[in-house]
Amino acid sequence: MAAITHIRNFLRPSASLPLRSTLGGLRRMATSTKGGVSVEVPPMKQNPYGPNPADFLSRTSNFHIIESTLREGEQFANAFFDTEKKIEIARALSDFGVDYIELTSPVASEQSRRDCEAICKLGLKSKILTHIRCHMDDARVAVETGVDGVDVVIGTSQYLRKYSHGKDMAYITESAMEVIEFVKSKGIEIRFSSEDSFRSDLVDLLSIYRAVDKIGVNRVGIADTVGCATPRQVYDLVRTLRGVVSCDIECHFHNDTGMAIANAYCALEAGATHIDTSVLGIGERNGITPLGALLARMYATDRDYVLSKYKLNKLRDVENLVADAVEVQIPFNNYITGMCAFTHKAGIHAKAILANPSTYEILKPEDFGMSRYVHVGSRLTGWNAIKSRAEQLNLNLTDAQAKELTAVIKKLADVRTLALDDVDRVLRQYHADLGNPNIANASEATAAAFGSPN
Ligand SMILES: CC(=O)SCCNC(=O)CCNC(=O)[C@H](O)C(C)(C)COP(=O)(O)OP(=O)(O)OC[C@H]1O[C@@H](n2cnc3c(N)ncnc32)[C@H](O)[C@@H]1OP(=O)(O)O
Ligand SMILES: O=C(O)CCC(=O)C(=O)O
Ligand SMILES: [Zn+2]
Repeated sequence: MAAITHIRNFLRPSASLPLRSTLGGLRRMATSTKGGVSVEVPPMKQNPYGPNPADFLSRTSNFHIIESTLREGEQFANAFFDTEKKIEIARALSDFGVDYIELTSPVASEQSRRDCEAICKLGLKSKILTHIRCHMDDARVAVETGVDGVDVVIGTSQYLRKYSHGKDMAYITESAMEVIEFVKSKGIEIRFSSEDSFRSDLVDLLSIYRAVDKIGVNRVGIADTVGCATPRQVYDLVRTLRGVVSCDIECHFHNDTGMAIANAYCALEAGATHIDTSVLGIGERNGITPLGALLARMYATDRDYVLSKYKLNKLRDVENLVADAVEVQIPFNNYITGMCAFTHKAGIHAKAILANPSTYEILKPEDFGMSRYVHVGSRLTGWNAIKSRAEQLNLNLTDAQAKELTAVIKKLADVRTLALDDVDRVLRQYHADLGNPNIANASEATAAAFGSPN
Protein backbone atom coordinates (compact mmCIF):
# COMPACT_ATOMS: atom_id res chain seq x y z
CA MET A 1 0.00 0.00 0.00
CA ALA A 2 3.01 2.33 0.10
CA ALA A 3 2.31 3.47 -3.44
CA ILE A 4 -1.21 4.45 -2.50
CA THR A 5 0.08 7.26 -0.32
CA HIS A 6 1.45 8.93 -3.44
CA ILE A 7 -1.74 8.82 -5.40
CA ARG A 8 -2.93 12.28 -4.47
CA ASN A 9 0.22 13.65 -6.08
CA PHE A 10 -0.34 11.99 -9.38
CA LEU A 11 -1.00 13.71 -12.60
CA ARG A 12 -4.40 15.34 -13.09
CA PRO A 13 -5.07 15.33 -16.82
CA SER A 14 -8.34 17.18 -16.30
CA ALA A 15 -6.42 20.14 -14.96
CA SER A 16 -4.55 21.05 -18.12
CA LEU A 17 -5.26 18.63 -20.91
CA PRO A 18 -8.05 19.39 -23.38
CA LEU A 19 -9.97 16.20 -22.62
CA ARG A 20 -13.13 15.56 -24.57
CA SER A 21 -16.31 15.52 -22.54
CA THR A 22 -17.64 12.08 -21.69
CA LEU A 23 -20.92 12.28 -23.59
CA GLY A 24 -19.42 14.28 -26.41
CA GLY A 25 -16.87 11.54 -26.83
CA LEU A 26 -19.58 8.92 -26.99
CA ARG A 27 -21.74 10.69 -29.54
CA ARG A 28 -19.09 11.72 -32.07
CA MET A 29 -18.16 9.41 -34.89
CA ALA A 30 -14.59 8.59 -33.91
CA THR A 31 -11.71 7.62 -36.15
CA SER A 32 -9.28 4.91 -35.23
CA THR A 33 -6.33 3.40 -37.01
CA LYS A 34 -6.30 -0.30 -37.80
CA GLY A 35 -3.26 -1.76 -39.51
CA GLY A 36 -2.30 1.71 -40.71
CA VAL A 37 -5.75 2.30 -42.26
CA SER A 38 -8.10 4.87 -40.77
CA VAL A 39 -11.49 3.36 -39.87
CA GLU A 40 -14.73 5.02 -38.75
CA VAL A 41 -15.99 3.87 -35.33
CA PRO A 42 -19.78 4.26 -35.08
CA PRO A 43 -21.08 6.18 -32.04
CA MET A 44 -22.11 4.00 -29.13
CA LYS A 45 -25.82 3.43 -28.42
CA GLN A 46 -26.72 5.98 -25.76
CA ASN A 47 -26.46 4.66 -22.21
CA PRO A 48 -26.75 0.91 -22.74
CA TYR A 49 -26.96 0.46 -18.96
CA GLY A 50 -29.90 2.88 -18.59
CA PRO A 51 -33.53 2.01 -17.80
CA ASN A 52 -35.28 -0.38 -20.12
CA PRO A 53 -38.16 1.61 -21.66
CA ALA A 54 -40.16 -1.60 -22.08
CA ASP A 55 -40.09 -2.20 -18.34
CA PHE A 56 -43.05 -0.09 -17.30
CA LEU A 57 -43.02 -1.09 -13.62
CA SER A 58 -39.40 -0.13 -13.10
CA ARG A 59 -38.73 2.76 -10.73
CA THR A 60 -35.06 3.21 -11.54
CA SER A 61 -35.82 6.72 -12.77
CA ASN A 62 -38.19 7.66 -9.98
CA PHE A 63 -37.25 6.42 -6.53
CA HIS A 64 -37.00 7.75 -2.98
CA ILE A 65 -34.23 7.32 -0.45
CA ILE A 66 -35.03 6.60 3.17
CA GLU A 67 -31.74 7.51 4.82
CA SER A 68 -31.29 5.47 7.97
CA THR A 69 -27.86 6.53 9.25
CA LEU A 70 -29.58 7.87 12.34
CA ARG A 71 -31.49 4.60 12.89
CA GLU A 72 -29.84 1.58 11.24
CA GLY A 73 -26.52 3.45 11.38
CA GLU A 74 -26.84 3.93 15.11
CA GLN A 75 -26.90 0.12 15.33
CA PHE A 76 -23.34 0.03 13.89
CA ALA A 77 -20.96 -1.28 16.55
CA ASN A 78 -18.89 1.92 16.67
CA ALA A 79 -21.74 4.41 16.51
CA PHE A 80 -22.57 6.89 19.21
CA PHE A 81 -24.21 10.13 18.13
CA ASP A 82 -24.86 12.84 20.68
CA THR A 83 -27.68 15.31 20.03
CA GLU A 84 -25.42 17.84 18.36
CA LYS A 85 -23.95 15.23 16.01
CA LYS A 86 -27.38 13.84 15.14
CA ILE A 87 -28.55 17.33 14.24
CA GLU A 88 -25.45 17.97 12.16
CA ILE A 89 -25.92 14.69 10.29
CA ALA A 90 -29.65 15.27 9.80
CA ARG A 91 -29.00 18.75 8.38
CA ALA A 92 -26.29 17.43 6.06
CA LEU A 93 -28.52 14.62 4.78
CA SER A 94 -31.44 16.95 4.22
CA ASP A 95 -29.22 19.41 2.40
CA PHE A 96 -27.83 16.56 0.31
CA GLY A 97 -31.38 15.85 -0.81
CA VAL A 98 -32.50 12.58 0.74
CA ASP A 99 -36.27 12.22 0.76
CA TYR A 100 -36.60 10.80 4.26
CA ILE A 101 -34.47 10.59 7.39
CA GLU A 102 -35.25 7.65 9.66
CA LEU A 103 -34.50 8.00 13.38
CA THR A 104 -34.05 5.48 16.17
CA SER A 105 -37.13 4.48 18.11
CA PRO A 106 -38.10 7.07 20.73
CA VAL A 107 -38.62 4.23 23.20
CA ALA A 108 -34.97 3.17 22.96
CA SER A 109 -34.03 5.73 25.61
CA GLU A 110 -35.12 9.05 27.03
CA GLN A 111 -32.42 10.87 25.06
CA SER A 112 -33.46 9.10 21.84
CA ARG A 113 -36.97 10.48 22.29
CA ARG A 114 -35.70 14.01 23.01
CA ASP A 115 -33.36 13.88 19.99
CA CYS A 116 -36.22 12.76 17.78
CA GLU A 117 -38.30 15.71 18.93
CA ALA A 118 -35.39 18.11 18.42
CA ILE A 119 -34.78 16.92 14.84
CA CYS A 120 -38.49 17.18 14.03
CA LYS A 121 -38.38 20.82 15.10
CA LEU A 122 -35.54 21.72 12.70
CA GLY A 123 -37.93 22.14 9.78
CA LEU A 124 -35.71 20.16 7.40
CA LYS A 125 -36.61 19.54 3.77
CA SER A 126 -36.42 15.77 4.27
CA LYS A 127 -39.37 14.11 5.96
CA ILE A 128 -38.60 12.68 9.38
CA LEU A 129 -39.56 9.12 10.30
CA THR A 130 -39.08 7.07 13.40
CA HIS A 131 -38.82 3.30 13.52
CA ILE A 132 -40.75 1.24 16.07
CA ARG A 133 -41.81 -2.25 17.01
CA CYS A 134 -45.32 -3.31 16.10
CA HIS A 135 -46.74 -2.42 19.45
CA MET A 136 -49.18 0.22 20.69
CA ASP A 137 -46.85 1.23 23.54
CA ASP A 138 -44.18 2.26 21.01
CA ALA A 139 -46.71 3.81 18.62
CA ARG A 140 -48.21 6.06 21.33
CA VAL A 141 -44.78 7.52 22.07
CA ALA A 142 -43.78 7.81 18.40
CA VAL A 143 -46.78 9.87 17.29
CA GLU A 144 -46.12 12.45 20.00
CA THR A 145 -42.58 13.26 18.79
CA GLY A 146 -43.61 15.40 15.83
CA VAL A 147 -42.45 12.97 13.11
CA ASP A 148 -43.88 13.00 9.59
CA GLY A 149 -44.28 9.25 9.65
CA VAL A 150 -43.75 6.02 11.54
CA ASP A 151 -42.02 2.91 10.22
CA VAL A 152 -43.41 -0.16 11.96
CA VAL A 153 -41.66 -3.50 11.78
CA ILE A 154 -42.22 -7.02 13.05
CA GLY A 155 -40.46 -10.28 12.29
CA THR A 156 -42.45 -12.74 10.20
CA SER A 157 -39.92 -15.55 9.69
CA GLN A 158 -40.08 -18.76 11.70
CA TYR A 159 -36.84 -17.77 13.42
CA LEU A 160 -38.08 -14.42 14.66
CA ARG A 161 -41.58 -15.64 15.44
CA LYS A 162 -40.11 -18.34 17.61
CA TYR A 163 -37.05 -16.70 19.14
CA SER A 164 -37.67 -12.93 19.01
CA HIS A 165 -41.26 -12.02 19.83
CA GLY A 166 -43.00 -15.39 19.96
CA LYS A 167 -46.17 -14.28 18.14
CA ASP A 168 -48.10 -16.10 15.39
CA MET A 169 -49.29 -14.54 12.14
CA ALA A 170 -52.81 -13.98 13.43
CA TYR A 171 -51.50 -11.98 16.37
CA ILE A 172 -49.03 -10.09 14.17
CA THR A 173 -51.79 -9.15 11.73
CA GLU A 174 -54.11 -8.02 14.50
CA SER A 175 -51.52 -5.84 16.21
CA ALA A 176 -50.36 -4.43 12.86
CA MET A 177 -53.93 -3.36 12.10
CA GLU A 178 -54.29 -1.70 15.48
CA VAL A 179 -50.99 0.20 15.23
CA ILE A 180 -51.62 1.26 11.62
CA GLU A 181 -55.14 2.55 12.34
CA PHE A 182 -53.82 4.44 15.34
CA VAL A 183 -50.92 6.12 13.48
CA LYS A 184 -53.16 6.93 10.53
CA SER A 185 -55.66 8.57 12.87
CA LYS A 186 -52.91 11.07 13.76
CA GLY A 187 -52.64 12.14 10.12
CA ILE A 188 -49.04 11.04 9.59
CA GLU A 189 -47.45 8.48 7.26
CA ILE A 190 -47.36 4.85 8.24
CA ARG A 191 -45.27 2.04 6.82
CA PHE A 192 -45.61 -1.62 7.77
CA SER A 193 -42.63 -3.91 7.26
CA SER A 194 -41.97 -7.58 7.77
CA GLU A 195 -38.56 -8.23 9.30
CA ASP A 196 -36.60 -11.14 7.78
CA SER A 197 -38.93 -11.16 4.77
CA PHE A 198 -36.82 -13.51 2.67
CA ARG A 199 -36.98 -16.30 5.26
CA SER A 200 -40.72 -15.80 5.75
CA ASP A 201 -43.48 -17.86 4.20
CA LEU A 202 -44.62 -16.21 0.94
CA VAL A 203 -48.31 -16.81 1.62
CA ASP A 204 -47.98 -15.29 5.11
CA LEU A 205 -46.19 -12.29 3.67
CA LEU A 206 -48.59 -11.60 0.84
CA SER A 207 -51.58 -12.04 3.15
CA ILE A 208 -50.39 -9.51 5.67
CA TYR A 209 -49.24 -7.03 3.04
CA ARG A 210 -52.62 -7.29 1.32
CA ALA A 211 -54.41 -6.73 4.63
CA VAL A 212 -52.40 -3.64 5.59
CA ASP A 213 -52.65 -2.23 2.09
CA LYS A 214 -56.42 -2.54 2.29
CA ILE A 215 -56.61 -0.35 5.37
CA GLY A 216 -54.50 2.34 3.72
CA VAL A 217 -50.89 1.99 4.80
CA ASN A 218 -48.60 4.39 2.87
CA ARG A 219 -45.88 1.83 2.28
CA VAL A 220 -45.13 -1.78 2.89
CA GLY A 221 -41.54 -2.79 3.55
CA ILE A 222 -39.50 -5.82 2.60
CA ALA A 223 -36.39 -6.37 4.70
CA ASP A 224 -33.48 -8.69 4.00
CA THR A 225 -32.53 -8.59 7.65
CA VAL A 226 -29.78 -11.20 7.47
CA GLY A 227 -28.44 -10.36 4.02
CA CYS A 228 -29.36 -13.74 2.55
CA ALA A 229 -31.32 -12.64 -0.53
CA THR A 230 -30.05 -12.67 -4.10
CA PRO A 231 -31.01 -10.18 -6.81
CA ARG A 232 -33.24 -12.70 -8.57
CA GLN A 233 -35.11 -13.49 -5.36
CA VAL A 234 -35.51 -9.78 -4.70
CA TYR A 235 -36.81 -9.17 -8.20
CA ASP A 236 -39.30 -12.01 -7.92
CA LEU A 237 -40.62 -11.01 -4.49
CA VAL A 238 -40.95 -7.31 -5.29
CA ARG A 239 -42.55 -8.01 -8.66
CA THR A 240 -45.05 -10.38 -7.03
CA LEU A 241 -45.81 -7.88 -4.28
CA ARG A 242 -46.23 -5.11 -6.87
CA GLY A 243 -49.17 -7.10 -8.20
CA VAL A 244 -50.71 -7.52 -4.75
CA VAL A 245 -50.58 -4.06 -3.13
CA SER A 246 -51.29 -0.62 -4.51
CA CYS A 247 -49.27 1.30 -1.90
CA ASP A 248 -45.57 2.16 -2.19
CA ILE A 249 -42.94 -0.53 -1.56
CA GLU A 250 -39.84 0.12 0.55
CA CYS A 251 -36.86 -2.23 0.61
CA HIS A 252 -34.07 -2.69 3.15
CA PHE A 253 -31.02 -4.82 2.36
CA HIS A 254 -28.25 -6.02 4.62
CA ASN A 255 -24.84 -6.66 3.13
CA ASP A 256 -23.65 -9.84 4.85
CA THR A 257 -23.12 -11.58 1.52
CA GLY A 258 -22.26 -8.50 -0.53
CA MET A 259 -25.64 -8.20 -2.26
CA ALA A 260 -27.00 -5.00 -0.71
CA ILE A 261 -26.41 -2.73 -3.69
CA ALA A 262 -27.41 -5.17 -6.41
CA ASN A 263 -30.50 -6.12 -4.43
CA ALA A 264 -31.52 -2.48 -4.07
CA TYR A 265 -31.14 -1.99 -7.80
CA CYS A 266 -33.17 -5.11 -8.60
CA ALA A 267 -35.88 -4.02 -6.18
CA LEU A 268 -36.23 -0.74 -8.09
CA GLU A 269 -36.27 -2.56 -11.40
CA ALA A 270 -39.09 -4.72 -10.08
CA GLY A 271 -41.13 -1.71 -8.97
CA ALA A 272 -40.01 -0.85 -5.42
CA THR A 273 -40.40 2.87 -4.76
CA HIS A 274 -38.20 3.48 -1.69
CA ILE A 275 -34.74 2.19 -0.75
CA ASP A 276 -33.18 2.34 2.72
CA THR A 277 -29.57 3.47 2.88
CA SER A 278 -27.02 4.60 5.42
CA VAL A 279 -23.91 6.68 4.92
CA LEU A 280 -20.99 4.32 4.20
CA GLY A 281 -23.47 1.49 4.72
CA ILE A 282 -23.12 1.50 8.51
CA GLY A 283 -25.57 -0.62 10.47
CA GLU A 284 -25.95 -3.87 12.39
CA ARG A 285 -23.05 -6.25 11.60
CA ASN A 286 -21.55 -5.09 8.29
CA GLY A 287 -24.50 -2.86 7.49
CA ILE A 288 -26.82 -2.08 4.61
CA THR A 289 -26.88 -0.47 1.14
CA PRO A 290 -24.51 2.53 1.29
CA LEU A 291 -25.96 5.87 0.22
CA GLY A 292 -23.00 6.65 -2.06
CA ALA A 293 -23.05 3.23 -3.67
CA LEU A 294 -26.75 3.40 -4.44
CA LEU A 295 -26.28 6.80 -6.01
CA ALA A 296 -23.31 5.61 -8.06
CA ARG A 297 -25.45 2.81 -9.43
CA MET A 298 -28.49 5.01 -10.07
CA TYR A 299 -26.36 7.76 -11.68
CA ALA A 300 -25.07 5.20 -14.15
CA THR A 301 -28.68 4.35 -14.93
CA ASP A 302 -30.20 7.83 -15.03
CA ARG A 303 -27.69 10.62 -14.54
CA ASP A 304 -30.17 13.45 -15.12
CA TYR A 305 -32.60 12.16 -12.51
CA VAL A 306 -29.92 11.68 -9.87
CA LEU A 307 -28.32 15.08 -10.60
CA SER A 308 -31.72 16.76 -10.39
CA LYS A 309 -32.40 15.42 -6.88
CA TYR A 310 -29.16 15.04 -4.99
CA LYS A 311 -26.24 17.40 -4.37
CA LEU A 312 -23.65 14.85 -5.37
CA ASN A 313 -20.74 17.19 -4.78
CA LYS A 314 -21.64 17.11 -1.07
CA LEU A 315 -21.39 13.34 -0.80
CA ARG A 316 -17.79 13.45 0.33
CA ASP A 317 -18.60 15.93 3.12
CA VAL A 318 -21.50 13.80 4.34
CA GLU A 319 -19.31 10.71 4.34
CA ASN A 320 -16.46 12.46 6.13
CA LEU A 321 -18.88 13.74 8.73
CA VAL A 322 -20.21 10.28 9.49
CA ALA A 323 -16.81 8.58 9.22
CA ASP A 324 -15.41 11.00 11.81
CA ALA A 325 -18.44 10.58 14.04
CA VAL A 326 -18.10 6.80 14.14
CA GLU A 327 -14.30 6.87 14.01
CA VAL A 328 -13.72 4.89 10.83
CA GLN A 329 -11.68 5.61 7.71
CA ILE A 330 -13.36 5.92 4.31
CA PRO A 331 -12.37 2.64 2.61
CA PHE A 332 -9.74 3.07 -0.14
CA ASN A 333 -12.09 1.47 -2.67
CA ASN A 334 -15.23 3.28 -1.56
CA TYR A 335 -17.75 4.04 -4.31
CA ILE A 336 -17.11 7.53 -5.72
CA THR A 337 -15.09 8.93 -2.80
CA GLY A 338 -12.51 6.20 -2.20
CA MET A 339 -8.97 7.41 -2.80
CA CYS A 340 -8.61 5.25 -5.91
CA ALA A 341 -12.12 5.68 -7.33
CA PHE A 342 -10.91 7.86 -10.21
CA THR A 343 -7.26 6.81 -10.45
CA HIS A 344 -6.05 5.14 -13.65
CA LYS A 345 -2.75 3.33 -13.56
CA ALA A 346 -2.04 0.72 -16.25
CA GLY A 347 -0.61 2.16 -19.48
CA ILE A 348 -3.41 0.77 -21.63
CA HIS A 349 -6.00 2.48 -19.43
CA ALA A 350 -4.05 5.74 -19.16
CA LYS A 351 -3.72 6.10 -22.92
CA ALA A 352 -7.42 5.61 -23.54
CA ILE A 353 -8.51 7.77 -20.59
CA LEU A 354 -6.38 10.62 -21.88
CA ALA A 355 -8.07 10.31 -25.26
CA ASN A 356 -11.60 10.00 -23.86
CA PRO A 357 -12.50 9.44 -20.18
CA SER A 358 -15.58 7.39 -21.14
CA THR A 359 -13.28 4.56 -22.14
CA TYR A 360 -12.71 3.59 -18.51
CA GLU A 361 -15.08 5.73 -16.48
CA ILE A 362 -18.78 5.20 -16.02
CA LEU A 363 -19.02 8.02 -13.47
CA LYS A 364 -17.83 11.56 -14.24
CA PRO A 365 -15.67 12.59 -11.29
CA GLU A 366 -16.54 16.27 -11.70
CA ASP A 367 -20.25 15.51 -11.11
CA PHE A 368 -19.25 14.39 -7.62
CA GLY A 369 -16.77 17.18 -6.94
CA MET A 370 -13.93 14.71 -7.45
CA SER A 371 -10.84 14.75 -9.71
CA ARG A 372 -9.39 12.21 -12.05
CA TYR A 373 -5.79 11.03 -11.58
CA VAL A 374 -3.49 9.25 -14.01
CA HIS A 375 -0.68 7.38 -12.31
CA VAL A 376 2.60 7.86 -14.20
CA GLY A 377 5.25 6.39 -11.92
CA SER A 378 4.86 2.64 -12.02
CA ARG A 379 6.30 -0.25 -13.98
CA LEU A 380 2.88 -0.45 -15.65
CA THR A 381 3.12 3.11 -17.02
CA GLY A 382 3.13 3.47 -20.81
CA TRP A 383 4.71 6.03 -23.11
CA ASN A 384 1.46 7.80 -23.94
CA ALA A 385 1.01 8.77 -20.29
CA ILE A 386 4.65 9.88 -20.05
CA LYS A 387 4.36 11.97 -23.20
CA SER A 388 1.20 13.55 -21.87
CA ARG A 389 2.90 14.40 -18.56
CA ALA A 390 5.85 15.90 -20.47
CA GLU A 391 3.42 18.11 -22.40
CA GLN A 392 1.91 19.29 -19.14
CA LEU A 393 5.40 20.32 -18.05
CA ASN A 394 5.96 22.05 -21.42
CA LEU A 395 8.74 19.61 -22.29
CA ASN A 396 8.70 18.66 -25.96
CA LEU A 397 9.46 15.01 -26.67
CA THR A 398 9.12 13.05 -29.86
CA ASP A 399 7.27 9.75 -29.63
CA ALA A 400 10.59 7.91 -29.85
CA GLN A 401 12.02 9.98 -27.00
CA ALA A 402 8.92 9.43 -24.86
CA LYS A 403 9.28 5.69 -25.41
CA GLU A 404 12.96 5.76 -24.51
CA LEU A 405 12.21 7.74 -21.37
CA THR A 406 9.39 5.37 -20.43
CA ALA A 407 11.91 2.53 -20.49
CA VAL A 408 14.01 4.47 -17.95
CA ILE A 409 10.99 5.08 -15.74
CA LYS A 410 10.02 1.43 -15.87
CA LYS A 411 13.55 0.47 -14.81
CA LEU A 412 13.39 2.83 -11.84
CA ALA A 413 9.85 1.75 -10.99
CA ASP A 414 10.91 -1.88 -10.98
CA VAL A 415 12.65 -1.02 -7.71
CA ARG A 416 9.90 1.13 -6.18
CA THR A 417 6.86 3.05 -7.35
CA LEU A 418 7.72 6.68 -8.10
CA ALA A 419 5.85 9.69 -6.76
CA LEU A 420 4.83 12.33 -9.27
CA ASP A 421 7.65 14.61 -8.11
CA ASP A 422 10.14 11.82 -8.82
CA VAL A 423 8.75 11.28 -12.29
CA ASP A 424 8.89 14.98 -13.00
CA ARG A 425 12.54 15.12 -11.94
CA VAL A 426 13.35 12.21 -14.26
CA LEU A 427 11.46 13.90 -17.09
CA ARG A 428 13.29 17.19 -16.63
CA GLN A 429 16.65 15.50 -16.34
CA TYR A 430 16.07 13.52 -19.53
CA HIS A 431 14.94 16.63 -21.37
CA ALA A 432 18.04 18.50 -20.21
CA ASP A 433 20.30 15.56 -21.15
CA LEU A 434 18.77 15.52 -24.63
CA GLY A 435 19.82 19.13 -25.11
CA ASN A 436 23.30 18.64 -23.67
CA PRO A 437 25.87 18.35 -26.49
CA ASN A 438 28.27 16.57 -24.13
CA ILE A 439 25.86 13.68 -23.56
CA ALA A 440 25.73 11.04 -26.25
CA ASN A 441 22.93 8.91 -24.82
CA ALA A 442 20.30 10.82 -22.83
CA SER A 443 18.42 7.79 -21.53
CA GLU A 444 21.58 6.11 -20.24
CA ALA A 445 22.71 9.36 -18.63
CA THR A 446 19.32 9.93 -17.00
CA ALA A 447 19.13 6.37 -15.75
CA ALA A 448 22.62 6.69 -14.29
CA ALA A 449 21.76 10.01 -12.65
CA PHE A 450 18.93 8.31 -10.81
CA GLY A 451 21.00 5.30 -9.86
CA SER A 452 19.10 2.90 -12.11
CA PRO A 453 20.39 -0.68 -12.10
CA ASN A 454 21.68 -1.81 -15.50
C1 LIG B 1 -33.89 -5.64 12.49
C2 LIG B 1 -33.84 -4.35 13.23
O1 LIG B 1 -32.86 -3.70 13.19
S1 LIG B 1 -35.22 -3.85 14.05
C3 LIG B 1 -34.76 -2.37 14.91
C4 LIG B 1 -33.88 -2.64 16.05
N1 LIG B 1 -33.88 -1.49 16.88
C5 LIG B 1 -33.86 -1.56 18.18
O2 LIG B 1 -33.78 -2.62 18.79
C6 LIG B 1 -33.95 -0.23 18.90
C7 LIG B 1 -33.20 -0.25 20.20
N2 LIG B 1 -33.82 -1.20 21.08
C8 LIG B 1 -34.05 -0.96 22.40
O3 LIG B 1 -33.69 0.07 22.93
C9 LIG B 1 -34.74 -2.03 23.15
O4 LIG B 1 -34.56 -3.27 22.50
C10 LIG B 1 -36.27 -1.75 23.29
C11 LIG B 1 -36.47 -0.47 24.09
C12 LIG B 1 -36.92 -1.59 21.92
C13 LIG B 1 -36.94 -2.91 23.99
O5 LIG B 1 -36.19 -3.15 25.13
P1 LIG B 1 -36.59 -4.25 26.23
O6 LIG B 1 -37.99 -4.06 26.63
O7 LIG B 1 -35.54 -4.19 27.27
O8 LIG B 1 -36.58 -5.66 25.44
P2 LIG B 1 -35.42 -6.42 24.72
O9 LIG B 1 -34.64 -5.48 23.88
O10 LIG B 1 -34.63 -7.24 25.67
O11 LIG B 1 -36.25 -7.43 23.80
C14 LIG B 1 -37.04 -6.99 22.76
C15 LIG B 1 -38.49 -7.06 23.13
O12 LIG B 1 -39.28 -6.58 22.03
C16 LIG B 1 -40.12 -7.64 21.53
N3 LIG B 1 -40.12 -7.46 20.10
C17 LIG B 1 -39.08 -7.66 19.27
N4 LIG B 1 -39.42 -7.28 18.06
C18 LIG B 1 -40.66 -6.84 18.13
C19 LIG B 1 -41.52 -6.29 17.16
N5 LIG B 1 -41.08 -6.10 15.92
N6 LIG B 1 -42.75 -5.91 17.52
C20 LIG B 1 -43.15 -6.06 18.81
N7 LIG B 1 -42.36 -6.55 19.77
C21 LIG B 1 -41.14 -6.94 19.41
C22 LIG B 1 -39.49 -8.91 22.00
O13 LIG B 1 -40.42 -9.93 22.13
C23 LIG B 1 -38.97 -8.49 23.38
O14 LIG B 1 -40.08 -8.45 24.24
P3 LIG B 1 -40.02 -8.99 25.77
O15 LIG B 1 -39.72 -7.81 26.58
O16 LIG B 1 -41.38 -9.50 25.99
O17 LIG B 1 -38.96 -10.03 25.81
O1 LIG C 1 -37.98 -1.80 9.21
C1 LIG C 1 -37.46 -2.41 8.30
O2 LIG C 1 -38.01 -2.57 7.21
C2 LIG C 1 -36.09 -2.97 8.44
C3 LIG C 1 -35.69 -3.27 9.82
C4 LIG C 1 -34.27 -3.71 9.84
O3 LIG C 1 -33.37 -2.96 10.12
C5 LIG C 1 -33.96 -5.04 9.34
O4 LIG C 1 -34.86 -5.86 9.20
O5 LIG C 1 -32.77 -5.29 9.09
ZN1 LIG D 1 -31.53 -3.48 9.14
